[in-house]
Amino acid sequence: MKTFNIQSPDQAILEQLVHKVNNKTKPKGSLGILEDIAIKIGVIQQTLSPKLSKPTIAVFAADHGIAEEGVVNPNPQEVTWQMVYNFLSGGAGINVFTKQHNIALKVIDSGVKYDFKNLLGLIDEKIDLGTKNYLHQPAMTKAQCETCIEKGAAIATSIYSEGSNIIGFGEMGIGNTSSASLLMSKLLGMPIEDCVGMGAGLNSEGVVKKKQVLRAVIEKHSSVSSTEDILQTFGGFEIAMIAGAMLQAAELKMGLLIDGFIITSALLVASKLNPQVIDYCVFAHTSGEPGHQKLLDYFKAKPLLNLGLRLGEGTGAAIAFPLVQSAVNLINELASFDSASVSNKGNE
Ligand SMILES: O=C(O)c1ccc[n+]([C@@H]2O[C@H](COP(=O)([O-])O)[C@@H](O)[C@H]2O)c1
Ligand SMILES: Cc1cc2nc[nH]c2cc1C
Repeated sequence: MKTFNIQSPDQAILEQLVHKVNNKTKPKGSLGILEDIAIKIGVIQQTLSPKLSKPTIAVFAADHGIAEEGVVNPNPQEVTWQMVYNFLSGGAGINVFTKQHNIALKVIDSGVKYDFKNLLGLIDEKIDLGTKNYLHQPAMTKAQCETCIEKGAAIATSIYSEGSNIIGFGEMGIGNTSSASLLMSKLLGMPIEDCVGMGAGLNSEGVVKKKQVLRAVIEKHSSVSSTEDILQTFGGFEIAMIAGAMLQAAELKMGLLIDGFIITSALLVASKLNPQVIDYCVFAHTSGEPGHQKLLDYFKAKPLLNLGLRLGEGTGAAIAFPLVQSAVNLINELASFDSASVSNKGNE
């Protein structure tokens, strides 16, 4: 599998960044998490005056063999391709928020079960017409999994080469909360039942059935143990591509905006392959999907927002982006005691 050379940012600049933020004309710490984000982006970019350029959200779409069971997902598989059309015609949730905040949007077909026939605006990286059903066999072959990582990396490189230094990740795939739950359970050693939730709208009876099916999946593949094999067995094409894109974006020293449950499961995979990726992440929000809080706890993450969102598509990342911009603006534009005619006695 492709390996990545992610460097942990040099922490030598941290002290100066903290001093710069503490010396602003405000009580120390009074801008809360925004201060942490300003410092984090400064460390990532190795500058006291960070800038966000060409913010971009990449939405990866794919289908999942498990959806054919008709048990784990409350919506039919066709919604995946229908939503891809919706993304391209500008009508989906992610379109509303990227438009509002002036964020570029890329839509990638990682493996949707539909022939889009060279649809204008769609980035065609289709691996196959959906994964296999992991109730019966691994979701993908080793070669497919490796190709996903490479294609994801190439997408991140192309976004970077268009001048972006901040990338958000989104996904669309009916059934993909099941993949996310399985990846989380296997990679964190947690019982599958603790990782499963309502997804895109199962009722409580449906959640019980989803847990039973996913328990059977875990038992069928009980001997699978390496991160690569876990991704190949339980992953989705979009999740694997996102993991590759995250690793490449971190290698390129971009800031990574982390969305909800499925995106964080892709980050879990990426971080097991290369833990340094975490140094480049800003967590956008806490999803309403219960497993997300546990994943965030594992990363010791304090996301910017908790709005009960559970849409996916990168919507949480898009909504949080202006706050990241505010963090960057505060470090650049807020007056400091050095320049203002105010005493800084209280801040010493
Ligand atoms: O981002 C989240 O936290 C999130 C939580 C629940 C559902 N989703 C979205 O809903 C779809 C998956 O739900 P499901 O029930 O079909 O597994 C997929 O397209 C995701 O974008 C997204
Ligand atoms: C309509 C719909 C839109 C979505 N966007 C992301 N996941 C989704 C799932 C459904 C069902």
